[in-house]
Amino acid sequence: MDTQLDAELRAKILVEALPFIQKYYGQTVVVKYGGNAMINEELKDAVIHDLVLLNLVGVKVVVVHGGGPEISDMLKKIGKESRFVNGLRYTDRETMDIVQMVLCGKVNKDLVTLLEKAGGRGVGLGGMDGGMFQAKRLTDRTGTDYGYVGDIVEVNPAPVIDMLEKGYIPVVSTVAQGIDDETNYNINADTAACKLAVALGAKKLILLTDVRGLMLDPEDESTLLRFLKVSEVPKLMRDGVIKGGMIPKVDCCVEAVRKGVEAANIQDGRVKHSILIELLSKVGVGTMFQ
Ligand SMILES: Nc1ncnc2c1ncn2[C@@H]1O[C@H](COP(=O)(O)OP(=O)(O)O)[C@@H](O)[C@H]1O
Ligand SMILES: CC(=O)N[C@@H](CCC(=O)OP(=O)(O)O)C(=O)O
Repeated sequence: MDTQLDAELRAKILVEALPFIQKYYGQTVVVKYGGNAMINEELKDAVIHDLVLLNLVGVKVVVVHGGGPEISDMLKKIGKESRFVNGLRYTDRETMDIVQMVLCGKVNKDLVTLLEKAGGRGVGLGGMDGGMFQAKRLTDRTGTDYGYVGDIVEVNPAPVIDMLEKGYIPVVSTVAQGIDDETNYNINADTAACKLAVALGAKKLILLTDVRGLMLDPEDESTLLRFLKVSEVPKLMRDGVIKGGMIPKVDCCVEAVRKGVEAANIQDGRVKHSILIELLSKVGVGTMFQ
């Protein structure tokens, strides 16, 4: 890591940042950290340091993590291919066990360790802890079977609030307690981040991904949409601009804003310190929904 560059960037941000620190001081910011944005170790280090810095200046930071690629790797090791239905992992019982092991056991604890090593105070929570996420089996109008994929019916943010009040950075895995079955359920991390942001009354939701944001043409970065009113989204959906993995992300941002989160961002986790740049500078990155 180029520590000199990092130090200069941090110093510059801190000089410009005062009004932004005041804006977010004591406020909750939920960051969804997706598996694809975790792959590069240097970028991961930058994300971790951004989270610690925000916590130090008094922002209540909550991390909701994914880990889709790690789950797929582990399934491959036991000879199982991953299958996705409408962007969601088809989750049979054996897959559910692997999802829980990888998300709650591996990815969550690795992130907590990194936060601690960077001088922060991280604490890992599974969505089942303290009944944080309660879910029933997901069903949709078409009757599609997703296996043990859950539909969150209730969020209890109390365990997260308790940890925030004690100064910790809560790191949340997206496994939910089942209300209608003996099993836990697998929840898409974007969806879980949105529900938690709403329940916490967060000021901002940031979805870190591996594209620059929402683009009119996904092949052309110059067509990035910087700001979008949620009322403009239905037309973009109808016109087919928003496709594939972007659909659940945009839906999450729209739901979060409609339910009281001041702004939601889809932004590039490949841009070093993109969280700090978005929150604490005039520049901003990605697509902001308001
Ligand atoms: N209008 C669009 N702008 C940007 N990306 C888009 C758009 N429509 C579809 N996409 C696709 O959505 C993908 C992001 O979703 P996904 O791969 O599920 O992200 P993650 O793994 O971070 O959850 C992009 O890689 C891109 O291929
Ligand atoms: C139901 C469902 O699809 N769950 C996801 C949970 C992890 C996730 O969302 O991870 P990313 O954000 O890294 O994609 C999965 O099993 O892959």
